[in-house]
Amino acid sequence: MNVGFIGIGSMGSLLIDTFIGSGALKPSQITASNRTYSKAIALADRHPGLQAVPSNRDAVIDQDVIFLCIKPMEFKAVLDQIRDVVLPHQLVISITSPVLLEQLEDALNCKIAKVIPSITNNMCSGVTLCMYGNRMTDADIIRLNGLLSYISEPLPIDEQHQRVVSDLSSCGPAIMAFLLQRFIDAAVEETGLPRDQARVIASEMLLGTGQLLTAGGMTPEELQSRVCVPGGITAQAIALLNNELDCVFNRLIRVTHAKYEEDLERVSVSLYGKEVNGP
Ligand SMILES: NC(=O)C1=CN([C@@H]2O[C@H](COP(=O)(O)OP(=O)(O)OC[C@H]3O[C@@H](n4cnc5c(N)ncnc54)[C@H](OP(=O)(O)O)[C@@H]3O)[C@@H](O)[C@H]2O)C=CC1
Ligand SMILES: O=C(O)[C@@H]1CCC=N1
Repeated sequence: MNVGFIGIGSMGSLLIDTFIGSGALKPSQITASNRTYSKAIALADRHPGLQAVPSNRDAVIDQDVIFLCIKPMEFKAVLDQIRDVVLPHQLVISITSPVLLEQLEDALNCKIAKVIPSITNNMCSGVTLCMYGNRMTDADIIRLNGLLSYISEPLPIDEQHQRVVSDLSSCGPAIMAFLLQRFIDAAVEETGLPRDQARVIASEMLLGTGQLLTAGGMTPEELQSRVCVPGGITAQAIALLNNELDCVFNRLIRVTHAKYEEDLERVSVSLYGKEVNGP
């Protein structure tokens, strides 16, 4: 399988590093282009055998699968550039939620999928959220899932739910890291505990908690009840959080969805000159 990447920023380069590191792909199977070409050259230096190409069209030609790792407002320009070199047997994969499967199928005469990754995939952990376009066959889906399985648990989802599941899977690591950072800051400020020590302890705690909630088979409710000794200390902390957080996560989901709706509208206007309905 030959795989092209258009865009090697945070997520494009993470996917390439992890596909290579996990043994899913050899560098010689990968061709990459990027707006700032020098970054593609630097990536090729890091992975001898990987081919850096100066144009997005060159990242499409002769590839079986092409990942578009660019931001929503960059799609119009890239789709216009690659439209006439894409062939029907090729699979183009977007990693961006506000560009719809239907819009991609409209723009390109090939197979289309959307795969929303997560920074956790860098550790060959977490899920990749998969949406398959109408032109994909069962064999295409099996092949794509096979590739993604090296770095994640591929999870088919309905495009209608892509925002909220992306919040959990892809925004979630930043949200959890933010909460952990605030927990660490408070421990340091309130007690003078050395920051490095607090960071190691808190990070190991988060890893173990994740393992209990996955391999350990515990639900979040069960985990809390095992830790909150009746009449004990943790219960005091949970009661405080319960009062103070109130509807904060509901508000968080409303905020991400409002931004998503705004992006959908901007993408639609950039592609068609007008807004069309979401999934
Ligand atoms: N970061 C994350 O955790 C996740 C991100 N995503 C999605 O992935 C997408 C990309 O995010 P991320 O990697 O973080 O963003 P970055 O800004 O880090 O990367 C975007 C890359 O696209 C390149 N680019 C822009 N325009 C073009 C063009 N016309 N041709 C070729 N390359 C171009 C940029 O090049 P240049 O070097 O010139 O800037 C840059 O390297 C976003 O839509 C995001 O929503 C999805 C899941 C998780
Ligand atoms: O912040 C963003 O827009 C992207 C979407 C998912 C994770 N990062």
